[in-house]
Amino acid sequence: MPLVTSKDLFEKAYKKDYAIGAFNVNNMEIIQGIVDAAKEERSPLILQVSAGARKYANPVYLKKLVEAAIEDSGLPIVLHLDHGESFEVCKQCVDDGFTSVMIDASHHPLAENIAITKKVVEYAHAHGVVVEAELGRLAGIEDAVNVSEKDAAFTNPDEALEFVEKTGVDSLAIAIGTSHGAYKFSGEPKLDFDRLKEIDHKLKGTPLVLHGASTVSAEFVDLCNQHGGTIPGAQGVPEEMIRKAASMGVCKVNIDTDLRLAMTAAIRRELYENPSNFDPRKYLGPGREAIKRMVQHKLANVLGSTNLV
Ligand SMILES: O=C(CO)COP(=O)(O)O
Ligand SMILES: O=C[C@H](O)COP(=O)(O)O
Ligand SMILES: [Zn+2]
Ligand SMILES: [Zn+2]
Repeated sequence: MPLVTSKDLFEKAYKKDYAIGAFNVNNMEIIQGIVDAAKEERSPLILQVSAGARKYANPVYLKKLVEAAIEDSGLPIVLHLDHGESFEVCKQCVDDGFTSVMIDASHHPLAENIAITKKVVEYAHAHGVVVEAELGRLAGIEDAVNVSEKDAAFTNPDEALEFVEKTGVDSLAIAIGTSHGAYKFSGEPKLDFDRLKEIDHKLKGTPLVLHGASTVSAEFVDLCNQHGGTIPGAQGVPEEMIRKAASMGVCKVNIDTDLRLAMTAAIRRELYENPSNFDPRKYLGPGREAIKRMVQHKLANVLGSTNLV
């Protein structure tokens, strides 16, 4: 089984109201933990690489590791560029054999976002690669104090339709109240589902993408804090909200923070409880195992993308 694009995966996910998990990968243990979980659940996967990941682990290594994961698992796996910041970075990844790229020009004015995205779509499609783009601003949205501020940051449904029609993009990342990292809400978690419904209605079948969709489960935060960590007041998107989004046109759910927390919690506990150990396998192994358990739960009980392969 070679690397696949997300086209067919999203089509089925859209119709059946489940979502494909898109997990950020940075090293071998993270990839193995995710893929072992997907193997048991028979789930297709999107493994995504950020600019930070490319810098940390030479992308040549990451691509080979993902190819090894496909060989080992036989699963359909998409290799995706997360938050590509320019046409050049997206082009590089297309040329490197990625099957999906994200162009994130969401910080530019609409016309410019459209122009940059269109250029990426033209190049990628000519090479059989699919494109995700972003409309709306994610970071710091929870700090918006008034309605007009929120309205300016969240994805506008009419602009979304114009954007998709003019760019020919394959999927669209939207801003409805999520944000990256472990501190998503200072009070009650809240997403703008009315807006999601309107966007989905206008776009009539374009797969939507939810960034900043980690749950930040108390189990991992507490484990970190009990073993020397300081992550006070971390809060994520409740699982039932992700389930709801998956039933409303969201076909791709991005998860990085939950991987970081699961792995760090297990490693912290291991090192804390075994201070004389200096064999990395003895803490990276439990880190990998914690990722596997977390991802398995996510695929089976939150995203619903199991028994598909
Ligand atoms: O959106 C993400 C990667 O693009 C990750 O989101 P989290 O920080 O919620 O895991
Ligand atoms: O979108 C953000 C992802 O969590 C990737 O994070 P990173 O840029 O630190 O690799
Ligand atoms: Zn963005
Ligand atoms: Zn993101």
